Amino acid sequence: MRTAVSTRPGAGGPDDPVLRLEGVHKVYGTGATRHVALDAVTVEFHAASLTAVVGHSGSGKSTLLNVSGGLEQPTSGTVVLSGQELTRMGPAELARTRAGLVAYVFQEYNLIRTMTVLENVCLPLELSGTDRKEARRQALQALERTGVPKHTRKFPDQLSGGEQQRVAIARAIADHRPLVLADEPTGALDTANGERVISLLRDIAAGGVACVIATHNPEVTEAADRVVRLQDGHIVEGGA
Ligand SMILES: Nc1ncnc2c1ncn2[C@@H]1O[C@H](COP(=O)(O)OP(=O)(O)OP(=O)(O)O)[C@@H](O)[C@H]1O
Repeated sequence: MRTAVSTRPGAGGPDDPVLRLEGVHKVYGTGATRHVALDAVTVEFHAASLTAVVGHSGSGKSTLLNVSGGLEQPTSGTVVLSGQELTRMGPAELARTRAGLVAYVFQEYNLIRTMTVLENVCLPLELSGTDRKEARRQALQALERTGVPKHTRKFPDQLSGGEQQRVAIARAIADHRPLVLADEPTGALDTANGERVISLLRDIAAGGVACVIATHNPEVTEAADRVVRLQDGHIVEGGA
């Protein structure tokens, strides 16, 4: 059984955003350690678009991604994903919704070292209730799409960094979630592998996914349909 969450892009129609943040604040710490990481952030992300989130180190890029995907709740403001308000949800509902709608790609790949490539890509599918045979079919299709179909029986440590990132992207796209959040996905890669990953993320966005990438890489920014720039937790370019 799949989780009972909608995978529609928006709430009502095709023009609705996949994700909308409205008046979002995120404050860490209290007193002398209080830090405002996001300050009145209002922004939308649409299906079939690749957005680069840029800004200096500490400007709030990762916090924006974490709040967008429900990994963290904001201090105030609303986050609506595929018509569902994440900011109203308790931890269990949030985890369920996240599992159905959001895929993550990280700089350090985050593959499970003791599982084969195929098992890694099958894992989220099986966790969300897809039966084993169907999970395998979808995982193989995703590995084919990301150009690493020959490595299914290998373990992550037996692959190059570029190959591991492409496995991580296969895992992210295998069950067709409408939102892909990537935090510095080219950060650990050389130029050629970085370019492959960018081109793959472009393809994924062109296929209908809202793809949001936090990055310091100017090549990602160049390839993006849109740039959102953060400065000290404020959006200074490309908001809403
Ligand atoms: N869990 C936390 N507790 C306290 N402060 C935090 C926490 N997470 C982030 N911050 C602070 O919030 C600010 C924004 O952090 P964030 O990681 O979002 O920045 P970033 O733009 O992604 O930076 P980088 O480009 O270096 O990854 C920083 O000043 C950071 O120190």
